[in-house]
Amino acid sequence: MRLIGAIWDKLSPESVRYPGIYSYLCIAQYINSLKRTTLTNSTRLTIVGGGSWATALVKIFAEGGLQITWLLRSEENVSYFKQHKRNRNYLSFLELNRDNIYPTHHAQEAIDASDYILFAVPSAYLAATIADWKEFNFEGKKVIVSIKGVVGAENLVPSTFLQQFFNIPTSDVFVIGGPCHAEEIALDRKTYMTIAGKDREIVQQLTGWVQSHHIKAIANYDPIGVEYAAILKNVVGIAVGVATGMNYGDNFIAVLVSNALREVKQFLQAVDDIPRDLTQSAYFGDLFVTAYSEFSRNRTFGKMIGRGYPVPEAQAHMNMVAEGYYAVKGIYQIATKLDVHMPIVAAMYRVLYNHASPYLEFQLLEHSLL
Ligand SMILES: NC(=O)C1=CN([C@@H]2O[C@H](COP(=O)(O)OP(=O)(O)OC[C@H]3O[C@@H](n4cnc5c(N)ncnc54)[C@H](OP(=O)(O)O)[C@@H]3O)[C@@H](O)[C@H]2O)C=CC1
Ligand SMILES: O=C(CO)COP(=O)(O)O
Repeated sequence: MRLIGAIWDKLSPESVRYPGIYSYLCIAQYINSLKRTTLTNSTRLTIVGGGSWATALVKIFAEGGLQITWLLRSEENVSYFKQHKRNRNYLSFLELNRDNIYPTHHAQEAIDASDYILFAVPSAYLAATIADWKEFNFEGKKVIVSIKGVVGAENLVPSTFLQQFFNIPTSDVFVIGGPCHAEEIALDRKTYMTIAGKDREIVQQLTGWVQSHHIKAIANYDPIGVEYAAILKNVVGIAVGVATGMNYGDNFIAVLVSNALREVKQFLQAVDDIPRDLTQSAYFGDLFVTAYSEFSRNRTFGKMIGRGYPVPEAQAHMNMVAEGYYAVKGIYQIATKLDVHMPIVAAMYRVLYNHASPYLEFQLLEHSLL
């Protein structure tokens, strides 16, 4: 079965010329996927968030066979989903399977429904979303976080913020990372996700839940590194967007990105100096997708800034969140405190928060990039 899995990974349906072999592989791969994980009807997961990423995660975990309770913000969104099997506002072309997805807008009900609670709301709204949840019983629950921003005046990574808020052990918190655009997941495009945590057994279990013909999940035991890398890459995405908006070409952008990789490396060493392979897709892979993809919100936002839009106008034009805008302030403050030299982050901070001219900031960067 392992061999079949390996062959399957190398194939796409279009590439298979022999229908007989293809059908055999389909059946074998199906059996294989059943063997990977023992899911029972009682395997329940609550997903908190109604944006594009939460919608993609609902798809992934529902396809994995879990019973999903989906916490949406309003009764209207719940009724719309019940009627149309779609999220009214995000990825609305995607039809989801109603059989194992239960939508609700009642937070207490959603939290009581599962032992695994996955958060996928923008970092700026996380504290407000859970403000009234102090009394909810999180004892024994596993919290999974897929939020690429920092939270609050203390600039906490979302996993630390939630762990402290619910007073649960660090080993019960897990992070989903990797280069994963929700739009591509909705289109069933091949995607590698990373699930990181300190409890290796649960990490393995979670990765088993999301394997499918188009999703591969990688286990990782460096949740803080994965989380910070995911936050930093949004700032880099904005910088690439700004440069693109100002008509810098591919040659310069390659220099910008390679210098950004150095900044990420130095930052991660300063916050948590453990051995990690940054070439894994959860670290630099995530950075590349945001730096180069047309789907990237952060890059799109940056491009508008480079074209001369004032920050509030660029924000108003985005109908989705660009986390890097909020993250750059927190990352800049942490870097200053830890004395990490991050010229690209500092330039983006000045452009987005101090009205600095992108043109002048990039003139200065041109002198410092290597
Ligand atoms: N999109 C992607 O491909 C990926 C995103 N992520 C991360 O997932 C997180 C969520 O992003 P994403 O789903 O893309 O965001 P979207 O921009 O798609 O959706 C924004 C969400 O925020 C909600 N919202 C808006 N205003 C408020 C408010 N005042 N209070 C509470 N909630 C509000 C919206 O609810 P409503 O519609 O009801 O207003 C909506 O659910 C981010 O941290 C992002 O970095 C991670 C990996 C991939
Ligand atoms: O985190 C993301 C992809 O991994 C989404 O952010 P961008 O849309 O800016 O790329």
